Amino acid sequence: MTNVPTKRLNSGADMPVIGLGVWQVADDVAADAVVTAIEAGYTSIDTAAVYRNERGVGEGIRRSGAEREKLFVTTKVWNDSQGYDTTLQAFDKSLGRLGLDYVDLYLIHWPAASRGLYLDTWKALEKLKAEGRARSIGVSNFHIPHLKRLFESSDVRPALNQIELHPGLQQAELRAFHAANDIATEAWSPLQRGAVDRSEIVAIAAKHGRTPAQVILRWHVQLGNIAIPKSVTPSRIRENIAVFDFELDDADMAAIAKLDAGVRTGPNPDTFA
Ligand SMILES: NC(=O)C1=CN([C@@H]2O[C@H](COP(=O)(O)OP(=O)(O)OC[C@H]3O[C@@H](n4cnc5c(N)ncnc54)[C@H](OP(=O)(O)O)[C@@H]3O)[C@@H](O)[C@H]2O)C=CC1
Ligand SMILES: O=C1CO[C@H](CO)[C@@H](O)[C@@H]1O
Repeated sequence: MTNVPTKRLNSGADMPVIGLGVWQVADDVAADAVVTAIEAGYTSIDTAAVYRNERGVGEGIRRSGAEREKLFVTTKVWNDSQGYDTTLQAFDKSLGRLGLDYVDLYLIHWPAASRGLYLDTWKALEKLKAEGRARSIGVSNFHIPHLKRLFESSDVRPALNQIELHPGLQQAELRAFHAANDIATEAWSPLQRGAVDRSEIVAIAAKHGRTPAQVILRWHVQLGNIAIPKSVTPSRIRENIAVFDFELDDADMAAIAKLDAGVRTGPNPDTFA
Protein backbone atom coordinates (compact mmCIF):
# COMPACT_ATOMS: atom_id res chain seq x y z
CA MET A 1 0.00 0.00 0.00
CA THR A 2 1.37 3.41 -1.06
CA ASN A 3 1.55 6.31 1.39
CA VAL A 4 0.65 9.50 -0.48
CA PRO A 5 2.49 12.65 0.72
CA THR A 6 0.41 15.71 1.55
CA LYS A 7 0.62 19.43 0.86
CA ARG A 8 -0.26 22.02 3.54
CA LEU A 9 -3.05 24.32 2.30
CA ASN A 10 -3.46 27.94 3.46
CA SER A 11 -6.44 26.72 5.53
CA GLY A 12 -4.01 24.62 7.59
CA ALA A 13 -5.38 21.34 6.17
CA ASP A 14 -3.05 18.73 4.69
CA MET A 15 -4.19 17.50 1.27
CA PRO A 16 -2.79 14.40 -0.43
CA VAL A 17 -0.87 15.37 -3.56
CA ILE A 18 -2.61 12.64 -5.58
CA GLY A 19 -6.31 11.81 -5.35
CA LEU A 20 -8.86 9.88 -7.38
CA GLY A 21 -10.99 11.73 -9.96
CA VAL A 22 -14.41 10.29 -10.81
CA TRP A 23 -15.87 12.40 -13.64
CA GLN A 24 -17.94 10.33 -16.12
CA VAL A 25 -18.20 7.44 -13.68
CA ALA A 26 -21.64 6.07 -12.75
CA ASP A 27 -22.59 5.58 -9.08
CA ASP A 28 -21.97 1.82 -8.89
CA VAL A 29 -18.64 1.99 -10.74
CA ALA A 30 -17.58 4.99 -8.63
CA ALA A 31 -18.27 3.03 -5.44
CA ASP A 32 -16.04 0.16 -6.62
CA ALA A 33 -13.28 2.54 -7.77
CA VAL A 34 -13.32 4.35 -4.42
CA VAL A 35 -12.99 1.05 -2.52
CA THR A 36 -10.11 -0.05 -4.77
CA ALA A 37 -8.41 3.33 -4.40
CA ILE A 38 -8.68 3.45 -0.61
CA GLU A 39 -7.34 -0.11 -0.38
CA ALA A 40 -4.37 0.98 -2.54
CA GLY A 41 -3.57 3.95 -0.27
CA TYR A 42 -5.57 6.86 -1.71
CA THR A 43 -7.29 9.02 0.85
CA SER A 44 -8.42 11.86 -1.43
CA ILE A 45 -11.46 11.66 -3.75
CA ASP A 46 -12.62 14.41 -6.14
CA THR A 47 -16.29 14.52 -7.13
CA ALA A 48 -18.84 17.24 -7.98
CA ALA A 49 -22.61 17.69 -7.90
CA VAL A 50 -22.62 17.72 -11.71
CA TYR A 51 -20.88 14.31 -11.90
CA ARG A 52 -24.06 12.75 -10.42
CA ASN A 53 -22.05 10.18 -8.50
CA GLU A 54 -21.80 11.65 -5.00
CA ARG A 55 -24.01 8.79 -3.78
CA GLY A 56 -21.63 6.22 -5.28
CA VAL A 57 -18.61 7.97 -3.76
CA GLY A 58 -20.30 7.97 -0.34
CA GLU A 59 -21.20 4.31 -0.74
CA GLY A 60 -17.56 3.46 -1.61
CA ILE A 61 -16.30 5.40 1.41
CA ARG A 62 -18.61 3.49 3.74
CA ARG A 63 -17.83 0.14 2.12
CA SER A 64 -14.08 0.76 2.43
CA GLY A 65 -14.41 0.97 6.22
CA ALA A 66 -11.91 3.88 6.22
CA GLU A 67 -12.05 6.29 9.14
CA ARG A 68 -13.67 9.53 8.02
CA GLU A 69 -10.95 11.69 9.57
CA LYS A 70 -8.30 9.93 7.44
CA LEU A 71 -10.05 10.84 4.17
CA PHE A 72 -10.06 14.03 2.11
CA VAL A 73 -13.32 14.44 0.19
CA THR A 74 -13.83 17.22 -2.35
CA THR A 75 -17.06 18.24 -4.06
CA LYS A 76 -18.15 21.31 -6.03
CA VAL A 77 -21.10 23.62 -6.52
CA TRP A 78 -22.35 23.59 -10.11
CA ASN A 79 -22.94 26.75 -12.15
CA ASP A 80 -26.74 26.71 -12.00
CA SER A 81 -26.64 26.64 -8.19
CA GLN A 82 -24.43 29.73 -7.88
CA GLY A 83 -25.72 32.50 -5.57
CA TYR A 84 -25.71 32.70 -1.76
CA ASP A 85 -28.86 30.79 -0.74
CA THR A 86 -28.79 28.42 -3.70
CA THR A 87 -25.19 27.41 -2.92
CA LEU A 88 -26.07 26.67 0.71
CA GLN A 89 -28.97 24.51 -0.53
CA ALA A 90 -26.75 22.75 -3.10
CA PHE A 91 -24.16 22.04 -0.41
CA ASP A 92 -26.77 20.42 1.87
CA LYS A 93 -27.87 18.22 -1.04
CA SER A 94 -24.28 17.21 -1.82
CA LEU A 95 -23.62 16.31 1.83
CA GLY A 96 -26.86 14.31 1.90
CA ARG A 97 -25.93 12.36 -1.23
CA LEU A 98 -22.41 11.71 0.09
CA GLY A 99 -23.85 10.67 3.47
CA LEU A 100 -21.25 12.82 5.25
CA ASP A 101 -21.52 15.59 7.80
CA TYR A 102 -18.63 17.62 6.37
CA VAL A 103 -16.43 17.77 3.29
CA ASP A 104 -12.73 18.50 3.36
CA LEU A 105 -12.91 20.85 0.39
CA TYR A 106 -15.80 22.63 -1.34
CA LEU A 107 -15.10 24.36 -4.66
CA ILE A 108 -16.86 26.82 -6.95
CA HIS A 109 -16.76 24.64 -10.08
CA TRP A 110 -16.48 27.48 -12.65
CA PRO A 111 -16.48 31.26 -12.30
CA ALA A 112 -19.37 31.42 -14.82
CA ALA A 113 -18.71 35.17 -14.79
CA SER A 114 -21.60 36.01 -17.12
CA ARG A 115 -23.95 34.93 -14.31
CA GLY A 116 -22.35 37.55 -12.05
CA LEU A 117 -22.70 35.38 -8.95
CA TYR A 118 -19.33 34.01 -7.95
CA LEU A 119 -18.71 36.64 -5.23
CA ASP A 120 -22.08 35.80 -3.59
CA THR A 121 -21.26 32.12 -4.00
CA TRP A 122 -17.92 32.66 -2.26
CA LYS A 123 -19.73 34.29 0.71
CA ALA A 124 -21.75 31.08 1.07
CA LEU A 125 -18.54 29.02 1.03
CA GLU A 126 -17.09 31.30 3.72
CA LYS A 127 -20.12 30.55 5.90
CA LEU A 128 -19.74 26.80 5.34
CA LYS A 129 -16.09 27.05 6.32
CA ALA A 130 -16.90 29.06 9.46
CA GLU A 131 -19.43 26.35 10.41
CA GLY A 132 -16.81 23.63 9.86
CA ARG A 133 -18.98 21.84 7.31
CA ALA A 134 -16.42 22.58 4.59
CA ARG A 135 -13.02 22.36 6.23
CA SER A 136 -11.35 24.17 3.32
CA ILE A 137 -12.87 26.15 0.46
CA GLY A 138 -11.52 26.91 -2.97
CA VAL A 139 -12.26 27.52 -6.61
CA SER A 140 -11.90 25.79 -9.94
CA ASN A 141 -11.26 27.14 -13.41
CA PHE A 142 -10.61 30.67 -12.13
CA HIS A 143 -8.33 32.94 -14.15
CA ILE A 144 -6.19 35.69 -12.63
CA PRO A 145 -8.85 38.45 -13.02
CA HIS A 146 -11.46 36.21 -11.31
CA LEU A 147 -9.05 35.59 -8.42
CA LYS A 148 -8.23 39.29 -8.12
CA ARG A 149 -11.94 40.18 -7.86
CA LEU A 150 -12.30 37.57 -5.13
CA PHE A 151 -9.34 39.03 -3.22
CA GLU A 152 -10.94 42.50 -3.39
CA SER A 153 -14.24 41.25 -1.96
CA SER A 154 -13.04 38.88 0.76
CA ASP A 155 -10.29 38.29 3.29
CA VAL A 156 -10.61 34.52 2.91
CA ARG A 157 -8.34 33.28 0.14
CA PRO A 158 -9.15 30.11 -1.78
CA ALA A 159 -7.08 27.18 -0.50
CA LEU A 160 -6.56 26.09 -4.08
CA ASN A 161 -7.59 26.56 -7.69
CA GLN A 162 -8.39 23.35 -9.59
CA ILE A 163 -7.49 23.97 -13.25
CA GLU A 164 -6.91 22.08 -16.46
CA LEU A 165 -3.20 21.28 -16.33
CA HIS A 166 -1.13 18.62 -18.10
CA PRO A 167 1.96 18.51 -20.33
CA GLY A 168 -0.01 19.99 -23.25
CA LEU A 169 -1.31 22.92 -21.12
CA GLN A 170 1.24 23.84 -18.47
CA GLN A 171 -0.33 27.08 -17.18
CA ALA A 172 2.97 28.74 -16.13
CA GLU A 173 1.48 32.20 -15.53
CA LEU A 174 -1.44 30.98 -13.43
CA ARG A 175 0.78 28.63 -11.41
CA ALA A 176 3.18 31.50 -10.65
CA PHE A 177 0.24 33.69 -9.57
CA HIS A 178 -0.98 30.93 -7.25
CA ALA A 179 2.49 30.51 -5.74
CA ALA A 180 2.79 34.26 -5.12
CA ASN A 181 -0.60 34.28 -3.36
CA ASP A 182 -0.34 31.08 -1.28
CA ILE A 183 -2.95 29.23 -3.33
CA ALA A 184 -2.24 25.58 -4.15
CA THR A 185 -2.50 24.45 -7.77
CA GLU A 186 -4.62 21.36 -8.43
CA ALA A 187 -4.49 19.74 -11.88
CA TRP A 188 -7.63 18.39 -13.53
CA SER A 189 -7.26 16.06 -16.50
CA PRO A 190 -3.67 15.62 -15.24
CA LEU A 191 -3.18 12.81 -17.79
CA GLN A 192 -4.62 14.91 -20.63
CA ARG A 193 -7.63 12.55 -20.52
CA GLY A 194 -5.49 9.47 -21.12
CA ALA A 195 -3.30 10.93 -23.90
CA VAL A 196 -0.17 9.61 -22.22
CA ASP A 197 1.57 8.02 -25.20
CA ARG A 198 3.61 10.94 -26.60
CA SER A 199 6.95 9.58 -27.78
CA GLU A 200 8.89 11.96 -25.49
CA ILE A 201 6.98 10.69 -22.43
CA VAL A 202 7.30 7.07 -23.55
CA ALA A 203 11.08 7.50 -23.83
CA ILE A 204 11.35 8.95 -20.30
CA ALA A 205 9.17 6.14 -18.99
CA ALA A 206 11.44 3.52 -20.60
CA LYS A 207 14.51 5.19 -19.08
CA HIS A 208 13.05 4.90 -15.55
CA GLY A 209 11.30 1.55 -16.04
CA ARG A 210 7.94 3.25 -15.36
CA THR A 211 4.72 3.81 -17.29
CA PRO A 212 3.98 7.03 -19.22
CA ALA A 213 1.16 7.87 -16.79
CA GLN A 214 3.56 7.54 -13.86
CA VAL A 215 6.03 9.89 -15.55
CA ILE A 216 3.33 12.54 -16.03
CA LEU A 217 2.06 12.21 -12.47
CA ARG A 218 5.63 12.35 -11.13
CA TRP A 219 6.11 15.53 -13.21
CA HIS A 220 3.06 17.06 -11.48
CA VAL A 221 4.41 16.09 -8.06
CA GLN A 222 7.84 17.58 -8.76
CA LEU A 223 6.23 20.85 -9.95
CA GLY A 224 4.33 21.02 -6.65
CA ASN A 225 0.90 20.38 -8.18
CA ILE A 226 -1.86 18.33 -6.61
CA ALA A 227 -3.25 15.89 -9.24
CA ILE A 228 -6.49 13.90 -9.40
CA PRO A 229 -6.11 11.25 -12.14
CA LYS A 230 -9.31 9.41 -12.96
CA SER A 231 -9.35 5.68 -13.51
CA VAL A 232 -11.87 2.92 -13.03
CA THR A 233 -9.27 0.26 -13.89
CA PRO A 234 -7.91 -1.31 -10.67
CA SER A 235 -4.36 -1.80 -12.02
CA ARG A 236 -4.21 1.84 -13.20
CA ILE A 237 -5.68 3.13 -9.93
CA ARG A 238 -2.77 1.42 -8.15
CA GLU A 239 -0.22 2.48 -10.78
CA ASN A 240 -1.19 6.15 -10.52
CA ILE A 241 -0.07 6.53 -6.89
CA ALA A 242 3.10 4.45 -7.22
CA VAL A 243 5.13 7.54 -8.08
CA PHE A 244 6.95 8.32 -4.85
CA ASP A 245 9.96 6.03 -5.27
CA PHE A 246 11.63 7.52 -8.33
CA GLU A 247 12.64 10.97 -9.54
CA LEU A 248 12.70 12.75 -12.89
CA ASP A 249 16.00 14.51 -13.57
CA ASP A 250 16.49 17.99 -15.00
CA ALA A 251 16.70 16.68 -18.57
CA ASP A 252 13.38 14.82 -18.14
CA MET A 253 11.69 17.92 -16.71
CA ALA A 254 13.08 20.07 -19.55
CA ALA A 255 11.87 17.59 -22.19
CA ILE A 256 8.34 17.63 -20.72
CA ALA A 257 8.40 21.45 -20.48
CA LYS A 258 8.82 21.50 -24.27
CA LEU A 259 5.49 19.67 -24.75
CA ASP A 260 3.47 22.72 -23.67
CA ALA A 261 1.19 23.59 -26.58
CA GLY A 262 -1.25 25.82 -24.69
CA VAL A 263 -4.10 23.64 -25.92
CA ARG A 264 -7.20 22.96 -23.82
CA THR A 265 -9.18 19.71 -23.82
CA GLY A 266 -12.03 21.39 -21.90
CA PRO A 267 -14.00 24.64 -22.02
CA ASN A 268 -12.46 28.11 -21.70
CA PRO A 269 -13.13 29.50 -18.20
CA ASP A 270 -13.58 33.02 -19.62
CA THR A 271 -16.70 32.00 -21.52
CA PHE A 272 -18.08 28.79 -19.96
CA ALA A 273 -21.31 29.45 -18.09
N1 LIG B 1 -12.88 21.12 -12.19
C1 LIG B 1 -13.15 20.77 -13.43
O1 LIG B 1 -13.71 21.54 -14.21
C2 LIG B 1 -12.79 19.42 -13.91
C3 LIG B 1 -12.38 18.48 -13.00
N2 LIG B 1 -12.02 17.22 -13.41
C4 LIG B 1 -11.57 16.27 -12.37
O2 LIG B 1 -10.29 15.75 -12.75
C5 LIG B 1 -10.36 14.34 -12.82
C6 LIG B 1 -9.38 13.81 -13.84
O3 LIG B 1 -9.62 14.35 -15.11
P1 LIG B 1 -10.17 13.50 -16.34
O4 LIG B 1 -10.75 14.45 -17.31
O5 LIG B 1 -11.03 12.43 -15.82
O6 LIG B 1 -8.86 12.95 -17.06
P2 LIG B 1 -7.48 12.23 -16.69
O7 LIG B 1 -6.41 13.08 -17.22
O8 LIG B 1 -7.44 11.82 -15.26
O9 LIG B 1 -7.56 10.94 -17.61
C7 LIG B 1 -8.50 9.94 -17.41
C8 LIG B 1 -8.36 8.95 -18.55
O10 LIG B 1 -7.04 8.35 -18.48
C9 LIG B 1 -7.14 6.95 -18.38
N3 LIG B 1 -6.08 6.52 -17.47
C10 LIG B 1 -6.03 6.64 -16.12
N4 LIG B 1 -4.91 6.13 -15.62
C11 LIG B 1 -4.20 5.66 -16.68
C12 LIG B 1 -2.96 5.00 -16.80
N5 LIG B 1 -2.23 4.72 -15.72
N6 LIG B 1 -2.53 4.65 -18.05
C13 LIG B 1 -3.29 4.94 -19.14
N7 LIG B 1 -4.48 5.55 -19.09
C14 LIG B 1 -4.93 5.91 -17.86
C15 LIG B 1 -8.53 6.68 -17.82
O11 LIG B 1 -9.01 5.41 -18.25
P3 LIG B 1 -9.74 4.30 -17.32
O12 LIG B 1 -10.63 5.03 -16.35
O13 LIG B 1 -10.51 3.52 -18.32
O14 LIG B 1 -8.67 3.51 -16.64
C16 LIG B 1 -9.34 7.80 -18.47
O15 LIG B 1 -9.69 7.48 -19.80
C17 LIG B 1 -11.82 14.09 -13.16
O16 LIG B 1 -12.20 12.74 -13.01
C18 LIG B 1 -12.50 15.05 -12.24
O17 LIG B 1 -12.49 14.55 -10.91
C19 LIG B 1 -12.03 16.89 -14.75
C20 LIG B 1 -12.48 17.78 -15.70
C21 LIG B 1 -12.89 19.12 -15.35
O1 LIG C 1 -15.59 18.87 -14.04
C1 LIG C 1 -16.14 18.90 -15.12
C2 LIG C 1 -16.53 17.75 -15.89
O2 LIG C 1 -17.88 17.80 -16.25
C3 LIG C 1 -18.40 19.05 -16.60
C4 LIG C 1 -19.62 18.99 -17.46
O3 LIG C 1 -19.43 18.34 -18.67
C5 LIG C 1 -17.28 19.93 -17.01
O4 LIG C 1 -17.65 21.12 -17.59
C6 LIG C 1 -16.60 20.15 -15.72
O5 LIG C 1 -15.64 21.07 -15.66
